[in-house]
Amino acid sequence: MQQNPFESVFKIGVTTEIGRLRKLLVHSPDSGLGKVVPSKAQDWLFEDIVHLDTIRKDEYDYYTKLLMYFLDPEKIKGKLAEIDSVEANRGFYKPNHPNFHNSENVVELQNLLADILADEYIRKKLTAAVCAIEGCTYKLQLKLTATDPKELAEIFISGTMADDTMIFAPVPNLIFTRDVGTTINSHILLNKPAKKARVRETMLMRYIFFNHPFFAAYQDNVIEIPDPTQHFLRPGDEPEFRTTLEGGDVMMVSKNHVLIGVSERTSEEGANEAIKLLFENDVVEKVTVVKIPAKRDYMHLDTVFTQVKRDTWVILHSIAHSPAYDATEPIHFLKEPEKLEATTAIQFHKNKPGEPKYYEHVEALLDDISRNDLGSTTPTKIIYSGGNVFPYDSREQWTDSCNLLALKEGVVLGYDRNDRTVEAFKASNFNVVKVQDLIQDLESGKVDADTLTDTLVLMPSAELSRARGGFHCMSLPILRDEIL
Ligand SMILES: NC(=O)NCCC[C@H](N)C(=O)O
Repeated sequence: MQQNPFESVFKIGVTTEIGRLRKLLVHSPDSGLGKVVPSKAQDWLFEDIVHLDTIRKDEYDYYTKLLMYFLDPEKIKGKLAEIDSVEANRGFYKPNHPNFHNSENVVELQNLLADILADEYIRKKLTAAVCAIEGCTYKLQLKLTATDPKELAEIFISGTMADDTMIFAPVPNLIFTRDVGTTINSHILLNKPAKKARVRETMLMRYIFFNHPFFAAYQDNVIEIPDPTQHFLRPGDEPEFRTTLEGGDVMMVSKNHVLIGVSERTSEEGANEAIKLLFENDVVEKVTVVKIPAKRDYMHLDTVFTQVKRDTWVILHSIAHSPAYDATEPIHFLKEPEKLEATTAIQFHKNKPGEPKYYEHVEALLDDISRNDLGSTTPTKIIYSGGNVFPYDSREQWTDSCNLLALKEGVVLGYDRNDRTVEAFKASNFNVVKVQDLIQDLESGKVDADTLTDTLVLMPSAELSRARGGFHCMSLPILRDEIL
């Protein structure tokens, strides 16, 4: 039998949100993002159309650079001037270019897709599946099956042929790799999207996880969520009983503990199935469900809070503490409980079925995770979106002030536009640095990824934020160091 060349090097393991990041899946903005039209932007879950050149060169490329300095420095250090020269024409950042970085730590999904499409059997099956979803003609299906795998991978993602003809809609949200699945210890929980716009990307990911040699040793660890029978038997098109779950609602906070958000995208049934599967497969012992108001502003759990350090979190205040209604006011009794926009946290333990634990508020849950799961001995610090000042709190949450990605404990990436949140970070003794400056310092050796501490890195965001997700959403961690 042929030896799998990746088996020895490709390890999966995530036990926290903050351990040093070693390997992740990403997807850099493809031409499909430049095909979003105003009339479809909302259906395709973008708030606006984006300028492709800017989002790539002036925004996402900085993310790629920074990830490389932290996760694969040999590919970038000492070579930055050449990589970014005019002659290089951004080849380092273009998945189909011969000079693409091809990092096995900063892993580009499009290339994994191209790898599996090189197998004729998989190419036929996946092409048939994509064509069935997209309603392509049989002749087009035959043409696609005969297309070069690298080109085909790009077509499946962008919806556009090499001659720029659009054959079906793009999947512009694939840049938000977080949502397609979550690494939980050495398992991967696949998503089950709530929105039609995210169906094709889920299928592409399913094929990758089950067929790419990188994941060969972990195929038995891929968990998929089925629909319950009640769903098929329901009358009409009611979404009731649908199991939906998106990766942005799943957070691996400590070795034995996962958070699942019930939200606009993840249904109670989805959380229910996920909990049962996680317990049955011995993946974790505790799952805490955080129910947040189901609305576009909040979308996923990671849009309302993320972890920064073992003892530090950034959160929207109204989620941390449900809005306090004065019980002497009649309105308190007139509104349905869900309209009060209350947030609840309910913890399920594998060995205590039927005995969930209720938290007074989300901040109490975060404090419990910091102190009891992660062994923090210092008081838990909460940084509030917009410094907890109205209207900056909600304005900045909308542009992902709470959606930060930790490269290591205390070193997080966020958008440069959330001024009041940045001030709140400074007040909590974090250094704040622009990514452009940090990259210069990493290249010159003035700063080192291993020694950097307590830093919020500001990333350019004018175009990216129109797609409605931050760097937590733009990352699917596959391997993190355990925190001591
Ligand atoms: N985890 C996240 O919050 N991901 C952001 C997803 C944004 C995308 N435009 C969506 O609406 O699905």
